[in-house]
Amino acid sequence: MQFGLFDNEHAHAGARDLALPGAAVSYQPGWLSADNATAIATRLKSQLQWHQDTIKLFGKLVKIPRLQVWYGDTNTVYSYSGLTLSPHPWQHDLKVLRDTLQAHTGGHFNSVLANWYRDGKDSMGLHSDDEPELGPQPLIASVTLGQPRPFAFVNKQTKARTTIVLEHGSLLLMQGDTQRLYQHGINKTTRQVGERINLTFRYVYPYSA
Ligand SMILES: O=C(O)CCC(=O)C(=O)O
Ligand SMILES: [Fe+2]
Repeated sequence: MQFGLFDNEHAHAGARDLALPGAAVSYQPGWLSADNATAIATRLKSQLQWHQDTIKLFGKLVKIPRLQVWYGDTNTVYSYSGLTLSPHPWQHDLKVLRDTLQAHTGGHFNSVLANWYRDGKDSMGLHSDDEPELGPQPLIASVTLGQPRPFAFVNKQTKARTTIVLEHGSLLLMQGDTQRLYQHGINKTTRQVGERINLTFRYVYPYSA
């Protein structure tokens, strides 16, 4: 098993490593029970400080196609696409998930980016989570609630595309050289689809003021 940081084999029953050369990605459907995942999604929708950010894309201001919000320890700051996100203080469910993920993986997470895809028009373009504040080989834990949507990995060198449907209550772990070698994203779809919340727990190296 690639994920040497796991010390409790039973907790990882049902996890499988994706066949992505050079990367380290594992996928575990049903990491949360369906009922628990549904209850958490309902609370997150009403309790998080969701907003739709505007970013500069090729010199134009555009609204990003989803709602998002950043939670974390007070000394974390996250920048991407010209946006600088300061964290909101931990909401209860996010903190419980953070603590559970730390116990589950042996890794550390001091922040989480929450994304709410309201329908098939909401999406996330191909990108790598390779900002310097995440370090060279970040461990990123991605929890999905709600509508299953295809999640694409594209190999930066070969352009080979691998798609995996991230299901309700699933956990995707990315680590090692995954961000260096691959991009990932969520395409728009013209299908009628329900809403989906994704949580990516990360460790951001604290800034020194
Ligand atoms: O919604 C997802 O599954 C992916 C989210 C993502 O890639 C990110 O937040 O960086
Ligand atoms: Fe990402």
